[in-house]
Amino acid sequence: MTTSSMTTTATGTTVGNGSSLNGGLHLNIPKSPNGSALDLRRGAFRRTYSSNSIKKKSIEVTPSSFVKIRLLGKGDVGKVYLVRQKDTDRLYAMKVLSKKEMIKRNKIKRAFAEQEILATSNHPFIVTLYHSFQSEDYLYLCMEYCMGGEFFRALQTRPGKYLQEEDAKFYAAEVIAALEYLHLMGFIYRDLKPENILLHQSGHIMLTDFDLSKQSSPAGEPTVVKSGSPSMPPAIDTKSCIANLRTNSFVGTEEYIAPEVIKGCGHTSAVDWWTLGILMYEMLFGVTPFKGKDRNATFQSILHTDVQFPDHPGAQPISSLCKSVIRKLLIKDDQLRLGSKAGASDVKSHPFFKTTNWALLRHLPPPIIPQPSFGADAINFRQMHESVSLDIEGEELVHQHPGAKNLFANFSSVTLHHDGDDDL
Ligand SMILES: Nc1ncnc2c1ncn2[C@@H]1O[C@H](COP(=O)(O)OP(=O)(O)OP(=O)(O)O)[C@@H](O)[C@H]1O
Repeated sequence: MTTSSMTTTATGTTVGNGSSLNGGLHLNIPKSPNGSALDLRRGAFRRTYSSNSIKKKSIEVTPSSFVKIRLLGKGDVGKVYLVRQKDTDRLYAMKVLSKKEMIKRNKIKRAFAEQEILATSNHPFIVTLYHSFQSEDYLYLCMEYCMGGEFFRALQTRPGKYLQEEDAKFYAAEVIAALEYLHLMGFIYRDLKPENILLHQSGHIMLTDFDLSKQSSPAGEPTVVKSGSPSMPPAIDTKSCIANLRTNSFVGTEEYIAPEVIKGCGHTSAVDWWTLGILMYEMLFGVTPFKGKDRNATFQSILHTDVQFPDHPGAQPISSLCKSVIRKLLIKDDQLRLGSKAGASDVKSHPFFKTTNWALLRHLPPPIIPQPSFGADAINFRQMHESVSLDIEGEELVHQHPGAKNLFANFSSVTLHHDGDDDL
């Protein structure tokens, strides 16, 4: 699909004549703390965020271009490693998917979907893909390394395992911006949960794990809707981009599954607004709202119980606007749910987010700043591990499944150049 001709620099400055994901505002370039305009010559500030700024090139790397540093995480059919590219010394997160496991578990389509979404997305809150390629036995997705790890872990380390309302609002706003972009691109995310939100070194969030996402093809054209309030500019209707996509597959994580998914009567992008409601609740109270003693009890509660807010002594008190937005996101009927009319614009214009500066989200100081670790001192780490470095493929070798070659023939092997990266 074509996105608008808008280009947003990493400073959040909007140039061009399209409508902005940040609300259509054209902004002044923010000043640095000493008052001077931020240095746009530095690559970090020249990076642009529009699909047009990604250039696909034929693949420039192979598995042996990388050295494995450590395991970052494990999924169903693959592992994610922190790796270093030998000739540039840059660190990446490399997802290595076993073809054999994918065939066994019938997950080939999911890997293709994930590659497609990552390769076409270019947004500050969505993990960046740099290379995708394959060997006889594996598919590789080489992504930006999020040094802060899983948001879920960060949440676990907070006193009481929950966040203050203002902090939860900050993360919710970043998630909404990412979902808005995905919906504009014609994707439903379907797997929002704290484990799939990573923290960038800066403390801003990055969505990852797109293997459950679904694309409407072709994506619909976004339309403009009048906002409810005279003080708000017209907004983009992201719902129209996926209006033709209704899917029946039963996916998601138990406590985050929307009622329409349990019922199996087809679901739309409204599932992402439901999961946002669960996520906000979990950020604020450290538990999800419908958890039962077993899966069946959880599903019954999702289908039939209204959301309750803890009122026992010691429970975090939250504002009535916050309760209101969560209640509206957790409306069982997906056609009445907040977000079901005009998508993200509905959610963004709820009074709870009145104080949110959508245009400058990525310049606001995040509530949690990850402590520098491997990512920050890559050179030292590299020297430490040089003697035990292994090519990724060397350690992972298994026999190729018969016929695997054809099944994966269409997996794109590409290197993606993002404007501004050359200077990084
Ligand atoms: N870009 C990244 N930077 C840092 N860590 C990452 C990155 N991507 C993934 N991880 C880590 O690896 C874990 C597994 O990644 P991911 O969920 O994408 O894998 P998966 O195989 O698709 O898992 P699932 O079975 O849940 O679909 C994440 O939860 C996270 O801890």
